[in-house]
Amino acid sequence: MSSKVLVAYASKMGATVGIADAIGDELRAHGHTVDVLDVAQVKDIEPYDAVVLGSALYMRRWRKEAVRFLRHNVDALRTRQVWLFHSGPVGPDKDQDEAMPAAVAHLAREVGATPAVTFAGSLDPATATGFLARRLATGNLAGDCRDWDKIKAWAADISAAIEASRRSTWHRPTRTAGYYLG
Ligand SMILES: Cc1cc2nc3c(=O)[nH]c(=O)nc-3n(C[C@H](O)[C@H](O)[C@H](O)COP(=O)(O)O)c2cc1C
Repeated sequence: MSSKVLVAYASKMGATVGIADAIGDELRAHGHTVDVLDVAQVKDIEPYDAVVLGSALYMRRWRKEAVRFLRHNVDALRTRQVWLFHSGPVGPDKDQDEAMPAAVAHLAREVGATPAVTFAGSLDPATATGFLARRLATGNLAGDCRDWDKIKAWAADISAAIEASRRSTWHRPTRTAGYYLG
């Protein structure tokens, strides 16, 4: 049976959108029904069984719309499986794990999510916006470091976790059955 999964992203220059799309494609390939949405466009998470949320990192922070989404949906997220990722490192440090910003770490604990996984990002001179980004995109940080195999493997793990949780729910005896059995 397929689960309905929301993959929500917060991106400034597009790299995180590509990561979210790849996660969505992999989950669909495993039979899930998936919406991949800009987090700012998400109105309601009630229809979803599980949520994947990712943000680009800027100056070690998440985009504010992603933090706002976590904060506004703490209660609903607590009753769902939630996975977090951030996209950032480029250039020589592309394989380095980034710590979650303190506010995000606090909210992740509130909703019962494991720490965010780090995916390498992309800094493209063609799409860099803002003085600093354009400047950085001319140096050794420029380039697309996104690791599609790592991203797909993570999405496949998410699919396995969703399926495992569904199986354990099916096999749990219901209270009604217990009453009948005395
Ligand atoms: C001004 C600026 C600041 C950045 N700060 C960080 C950072 O603190 N940590 C990090 O891992 N990556 C950082 N990056 C790299 C971006 O996170 C990376 O390019 C990311 O893939 C951008 O995602 P987006 O295209 O979805 O906005 C920074 C990039 C720029 C231009």
